[in-house]
Amino acid sequence: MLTLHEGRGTTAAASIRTAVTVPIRFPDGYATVARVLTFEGLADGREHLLLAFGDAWTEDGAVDPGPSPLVRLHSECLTGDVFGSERCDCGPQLREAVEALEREGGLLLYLRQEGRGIGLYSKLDAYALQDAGLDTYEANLALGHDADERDYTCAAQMLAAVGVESVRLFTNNPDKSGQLRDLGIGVDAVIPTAVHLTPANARYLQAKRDRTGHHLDLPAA
Ligand SMILES: Nc1nc2c(ncn2[C@@H]2O[C@H](COP(=O)(O)OP(=O)(O)OP(=O)(O)O)[C@@H](O)[C@H]2O)c(=O)[nH]1
Ligand SMILES: [Zn+2]
Repeated sequence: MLTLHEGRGTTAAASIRTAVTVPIRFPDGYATVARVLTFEGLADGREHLLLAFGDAWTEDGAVDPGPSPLVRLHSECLTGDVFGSERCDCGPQLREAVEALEREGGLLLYLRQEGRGIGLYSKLDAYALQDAGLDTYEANLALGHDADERDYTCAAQMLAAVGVESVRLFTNNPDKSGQLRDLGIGVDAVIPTAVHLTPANARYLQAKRDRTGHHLDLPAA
């Protein structure tokens, strides 16, 4: 069993609380089915979810993703994931990730870290500051938050709970792979998501590329 590194968070193991099968259909008609797990003992006590797709789970419902599965750590974004907001790229990334995970057999960790960990209301306060000219990170700081308050200790606990010790990570965000490695989860490959550019999220994506080193191949401004 993986021993989580000291430092960022708990070394305590989390355990699976429930596992249920959920058929899924996106607004564009893409349909699939997921095995959805909840946990006991997560470091922050929040209701994070693990969804297994494709051959990452078996007929009898066991989640058995095999060595180095494709994994997406997706931070909750109500505006993007649910309402299709074009101010960010979360909604299309979620849709893209589910299709890739279904194809390859992999795990989506849906992390209750709305607003890069600052919460929904504060994210919308940050949007208002961005409308006044601040970038997505400056706005967090102006509100008295860190630029990014996310800690992925719970993600490492969830992966360990299903026996995963190393992953291929579907992300453009170098902090995600860095934190997982610090927590003792191997990252064998980083697979970038597509660039989901809209007129409303161009500044946001540029800020992620320029300030936090996101792997985003954007057209010249
Ligand atoms: N505070 C704040 N949070 C934002 C803003 N735009 C998006 N978010 C949040 O940022 C997070 C985006 O998470 P992810 O989809 O994992 O994006 P990411 O951290 O860029 O990493 P990858 O998508 O894996 O490349 C969600 O929690 C969103 O709610 C913003 O302008 N301000
Ligand atoms: Zn978003």
